Amino acid sequence: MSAQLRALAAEICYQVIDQGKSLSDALPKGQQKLAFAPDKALLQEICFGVMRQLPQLETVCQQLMDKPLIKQLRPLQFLIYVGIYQLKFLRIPDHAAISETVEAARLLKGQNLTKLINAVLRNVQRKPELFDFSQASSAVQFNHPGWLISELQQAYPQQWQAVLTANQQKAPLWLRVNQQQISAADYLQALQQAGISASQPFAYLPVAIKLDQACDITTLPGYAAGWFSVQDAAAQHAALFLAPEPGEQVLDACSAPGGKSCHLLEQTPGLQLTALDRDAQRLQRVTENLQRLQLQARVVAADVLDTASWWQGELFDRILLDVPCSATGVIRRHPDIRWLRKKTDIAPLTELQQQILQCAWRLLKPGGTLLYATCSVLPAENSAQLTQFLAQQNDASLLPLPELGSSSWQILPGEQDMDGFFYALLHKAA
Ligand SMILES: C[S@@+](CC[C@H](N)C(=O)[O-])C[C@H]1O[C@@H](n2cnc3c(N)ncnc32)[C@H](O)[C@@H]1O
Repeated sequence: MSAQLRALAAEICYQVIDQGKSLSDALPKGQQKLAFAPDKALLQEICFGVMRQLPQLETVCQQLMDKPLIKQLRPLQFLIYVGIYQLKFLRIPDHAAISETVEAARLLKGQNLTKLINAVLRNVQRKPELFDFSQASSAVQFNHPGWLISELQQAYPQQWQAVLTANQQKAPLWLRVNQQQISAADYLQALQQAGISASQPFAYLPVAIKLDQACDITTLPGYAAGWFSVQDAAAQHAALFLAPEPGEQVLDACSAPGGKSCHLLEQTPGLQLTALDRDAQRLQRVTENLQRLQLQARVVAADVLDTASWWQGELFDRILLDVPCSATGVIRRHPDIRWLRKKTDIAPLTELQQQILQCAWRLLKPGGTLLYATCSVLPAENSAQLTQFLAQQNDASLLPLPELGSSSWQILPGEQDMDGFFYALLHKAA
């Protein structure tokens, strides 16, 4: 079983790094092959860990192997990373980590490589100096791609190291209490009674609860009854900032999987919400979330830019634009993003974001407000988008963000234990 777990971890890491699959897709498929919850958790821990330490694992291997394994042997190269990761970062006895990894090589048709793998792992065990990266490039020291480090250095000369360090941390589990079902105070009490310690760190986000320890959310009180959702505190600011009134027509133009749509409906019953997304499969999650939380919205599968296909001609009072982005603010939750995202992705993304912003603006009532949001830390997707938009749109102006007062907010990962996010609230002249 343990050898199978290591073989699965190697295959998943190979699929992500060499084949460009997302860990959110590949990992659950691997976990389904394991029967027990602790094994599923260990598989996640190993895959997340390899993503977080990849350049250092590669550097160690370069010192111990003549050349990396290639072509059909690539999964076995990842198996070696899996083995090294366990030896260095997990509390698994060395002999078990080594023997199970060597055994996993057989499962991956690497019978001929068991000696090599054994030798590499024993060297790692014997030579702690292999993990001295003080003379290595910053890509290796910080375990991020060089292009992203350069972008962060330019954008945040004082904070780039803190951002990279925060990206290596495990993210806390934040819940959003469904105030239509239960009050946050009662839910905190229910958690306490279940022996789960949690807190409410933000006075102005009364439904945001942070758990002291991660856990299987399906075991928390009221999961099936829709008492709560999992949502980072940064994302929970969207409903606070957009602040719609009951009866208003609201568009969530990029809504899937529905976290912010559901929050808006929980916060303001009687909202006329259109939850749109161009990805019909992801949109299914919006429908499921609405059902579980007992909320209602008009759910539409369409490209927001193709207004002829979905817009009924009525202007919206408020619009939420949680646009597709690089997701560079949520690397601590999705450690594979740093490897999947390429520098060349950014320009097409910013072009799409600007198009969505321009298009949605035409659907907004005069006097209405639009909240622009990303989970990116790159200025090109955030402040620079607004500068470009405001320069062209003379009926647009920035509004102070409720509770904060500033005209936009770049949250950096780890700040008050939140994900990296960006918000700006735009007003359309009446
Ligand atoms: C950041 S995610 C939205 C997350 C969502 N707001 C939530 O809180 O759960 C961005 C979404 O934009 C959608 N999207 C991208 N381009 C789009 C377009 N042209 N029209 C509509 N949706 C689009 C993607 O399918 C993706 O689901």
